[in-house]
Amino acid sequence: MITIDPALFRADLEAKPASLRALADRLATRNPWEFVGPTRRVIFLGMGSSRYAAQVAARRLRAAGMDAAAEYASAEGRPPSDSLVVAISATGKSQETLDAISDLSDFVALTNDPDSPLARRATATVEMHAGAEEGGVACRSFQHTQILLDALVSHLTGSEPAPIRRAAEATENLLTRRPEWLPRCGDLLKGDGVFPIAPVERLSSALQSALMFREGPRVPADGCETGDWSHVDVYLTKTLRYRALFFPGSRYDDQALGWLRERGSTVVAVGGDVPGAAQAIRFRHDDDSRVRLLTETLVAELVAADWWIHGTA
Ligand SMILES: O=P(O)(O)OC[C@H]1O[C@](O)(CO)[C@@H](O)[C@@H]1O
Repeated sequence: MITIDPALFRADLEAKPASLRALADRLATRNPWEFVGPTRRVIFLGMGSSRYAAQVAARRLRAAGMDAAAEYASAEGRPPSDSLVVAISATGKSQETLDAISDLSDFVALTNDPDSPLARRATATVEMHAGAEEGGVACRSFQHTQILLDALVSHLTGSEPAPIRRAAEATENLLTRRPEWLPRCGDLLKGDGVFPIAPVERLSSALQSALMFREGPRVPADGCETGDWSHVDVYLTKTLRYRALFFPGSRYDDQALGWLRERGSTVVAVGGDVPGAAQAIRFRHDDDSRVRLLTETLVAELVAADWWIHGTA
């Protein structure tokens, strides 16, 4: 049984910059994926935030011409036999992920616990090196999963590695400047639910942000892709005190913002200024979308920690 604790969760968040720098040092000297040879197809398996991170990585592999998918570990069926299967689980204990690999003879585990049941059954293990998350919420491990999957994408496609040190600086900048932005952001997001919105290339930011509000303070929240928003979430703006946590960068930003303005919804923008936002939370290096991807969920995580500790009243 995992215990979750809001003060320890906040301490886990405060440890992000040091944890990122230690990971950057490690990856500078060793490629954790060097054992992976050329492959035609990559299948990621996972649940929750592990799958959110995988979705983005699979998309990047497809954009580079590879066959890749991020599958719910709970899905029926098994990956085609000529696939590199990467089962992702921070704890290495999610039942659905263990079930998904139960009859696979060959798979790689990406996990924060090298002694976990998942790692014990794997052909090879890549460690997240996120340290113990004492608060019981996957936060640093989510960030490290993104980075390690980026390292796999670089290994397979030759793409630029993740800007880890810049993400550490951006994270530190948001943490130290909390008094400037956090109280106002917390006030603005109080309504009938928090709805993070992000471009498909950074969809994990919306989904993980929403998860933080559900898992911590147990506030209704759901993440949405910016273009899709006008087809699925716009409807809620009529009936709810809708609070949008907006991650700019989609070519459909204006379309969504137009509706939000018309319906009088409250918008908090992260990492960029957008027209009509009640607040724009900027951070160091936020002109780089890959730094944003690795950093921007911290806004939701810190608000969620604050509400969880102090309540939302
Ligand atoms: O990566 P894991 O350990 O399999 O966890 C999957 C999901 O389960 C949770 O721990 C909650 O049950 C989430 O925080 C996480 O996203």
